[in-house]
Amino acid sequence: MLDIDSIVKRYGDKTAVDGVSLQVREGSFYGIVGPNGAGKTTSLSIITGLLRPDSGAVHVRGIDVWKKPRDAKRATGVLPDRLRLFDRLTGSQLLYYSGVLRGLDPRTVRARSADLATALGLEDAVDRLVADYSAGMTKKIALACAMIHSPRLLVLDEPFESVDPVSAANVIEILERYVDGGGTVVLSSHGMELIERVCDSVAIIVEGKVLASGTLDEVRGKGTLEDRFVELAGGRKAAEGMEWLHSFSD
Ligand SMILES: Nc1ncnc2c1ncn2[C@@H]1O[C@H](COP(=O)(O)OP(=O)(O)OP(=O)(O)O)[C@@H](O)[C@H]1O
Repeated sequence: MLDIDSIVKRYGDKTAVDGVSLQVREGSFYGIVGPNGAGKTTSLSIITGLLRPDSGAVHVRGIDVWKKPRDAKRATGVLPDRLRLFDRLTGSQLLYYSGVLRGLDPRTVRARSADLATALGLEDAVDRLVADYSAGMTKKIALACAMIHSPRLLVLDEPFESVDPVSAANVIEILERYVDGGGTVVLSSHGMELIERVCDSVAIIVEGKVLASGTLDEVRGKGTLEDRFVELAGGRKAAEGMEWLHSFSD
């Protein structure tokens, strides 16, 4: 479904993504984890055709994302990290725009918008401006926009950040049903337990490199995913040298 081959992205002297290769099979629920600044967002932006890599290639269902971006993008739904939405639209206008932009007819868009709003608990919010949404509501409307054209592949950067537990459970259920129906999900998250619960495969990225990838059991071994993550990410730092914090200036 998704074939990422040795992608590299540099920002000046900094190599944000340093030869990342991953294969994601159709029908997989794939989690990408890594410390802050590891290169997850940069990798996901390259996969979805939002950022051009310095080298390497990405294929979605055999289509080269950077040679045939229109065809590849048709198969993909994206929840980007930094949400730049047209937030002077209402939620339903934004859904309508996303749907017709993806070639859906207005009737289908309206029916799907209503389903998505109900599933994500946004029924009372869809007539308000997106600019006035809370962080979690904004995430949910962006997620709805990513799904409205029923793509084969959903690439979601931190989909549960700021989302309340009930809504997160609803989103997980929607995504699990989507995967059961043959869809493929690639998501990044800092929630290790969540990744362990929902994903069948996982990759750990540290400093732009894939340090482990495969099925969840292959990657975590006998311990938890968090144990493996901490081990590969260089362990925890003891909070030494911070005595000033409890010297209380008053
Ligand atoms: N536009 C940019 N210009 C310069 N450096 C950048 C840019 N975007 C990202 N970087 C750098 O590339 C590295 C990887 O960033 P990226 O956002 O991909 O990390 P991440 O794994 O998504 O982190 P987080 O978990 O904190 O969201 C970081 O060192 C970051 O500072």
